[in-house]
Amino acid sequence: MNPINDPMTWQGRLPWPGAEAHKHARGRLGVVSGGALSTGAARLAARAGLRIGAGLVKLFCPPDAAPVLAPTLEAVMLASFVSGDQLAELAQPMDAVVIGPAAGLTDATAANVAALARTGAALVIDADALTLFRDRPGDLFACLDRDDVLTPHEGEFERLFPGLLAKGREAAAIEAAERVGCVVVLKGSATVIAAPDGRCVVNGNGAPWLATAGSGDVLAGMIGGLLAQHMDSFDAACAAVWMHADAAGRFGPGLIAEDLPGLIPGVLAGLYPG
Ligand SMILES: NC(=O)C1=CN([C@@H]2O[C@H](COP(=O)(O)OP(=O)(O)OC[C@H]3O[C@@H](n4cnc5c(N)ncnc54)[C@H](O)[C@@H]3O)[C@@H](O)[C@H]2O)[C@@H](O)CC1
Ligand SMILES: Nc1ncnc2c1ncn2[C@@H]1O[C@H](COP(=O)(O)OP(=O)(O)O)[C@@H](O)[C@H]1O
Repeated sequence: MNPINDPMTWQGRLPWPGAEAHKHARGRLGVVSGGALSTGAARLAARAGLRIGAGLVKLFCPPDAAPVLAPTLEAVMLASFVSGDQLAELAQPMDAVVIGPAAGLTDATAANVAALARTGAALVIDADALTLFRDRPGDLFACLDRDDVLTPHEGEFERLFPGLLAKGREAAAIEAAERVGCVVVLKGSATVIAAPDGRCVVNGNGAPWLATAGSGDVLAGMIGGLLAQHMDSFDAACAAVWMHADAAGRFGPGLIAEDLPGLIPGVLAGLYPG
């Protein structure tokens, strides 16, 4: 049995802006959007990344999505790309990038993952960017570094690691993290967070109100926002999972994913030592 995800273990390493902070120094997060009909998931992730403290958040989208996204954005910035190489160029200054939410199960998404892996950014790989590798998981694993984070729900986990869940969720997440060499967040009512060095915790404050479309996209943005602020990837995953559940618990019945980013300031206030 692994320990419960206890805020005491990561609270002291949460990133807070110092007096000399500026937006670039606080951390820059990129989020890759899907096409014109699939922009909402990336917007949820981007907003969550900004709320959790990334100083600057930029959405990267295919050209057809730009006229859809532009009128919906205020603080979140926007740039369009036509190829993996161009995405990598745009992502070069980013500290972290989220890819997967409604990205599309396409060769272009696979090329975008590979291109992002060539940048120095820490990656959060979620949703479609996991599922699309179901027949060739090795191609995804070859792209990963120790500071990256995979965020599968059980369905996505089974697609990448067929049969492994039979060992139990905790053992499966630990073995997956060892195999791929990065942090694995196996989502569910008791989310398991595992690192390649064997660290593993089980989240204990899960709230069933999170069983709503898009809540995982918000979590990906929260992890990305903490990675952008250079929090250690395992700590970032543990902190984001706990804060995401705490936010949902504060709201309770009727929660939809759109509500979650606006709840983050209250969660942060409860953790702020100042
Ligand atoms: N606001 C938005 O635009 C949203 C877009 N989304 C995107 O919509 C696309 C399709 O999402 P889907 O939800 O269909 O894809 P999923 O891969 O989540 O679901 C496909 C199938 O996987 C299985 N599955 C799902 N969750 C599971 C779980 N927790 N445990 C076990 N099996 C599970 C189910 O059989 C389900 O039919 C993705 O690109 C996703 O990122 C979603 O993230 C929801 C919100
Ligand atoms: N019954 C539950 N109790 C607690 N948390 C849950 C429950 N169901 C889902 N969640 C959480 O909600 C999120 C759902 O993410 P995901 O399945 O990727 O949805 P989406 O793709 O719609 O964003 C995860 O963080 C998961 O841990």
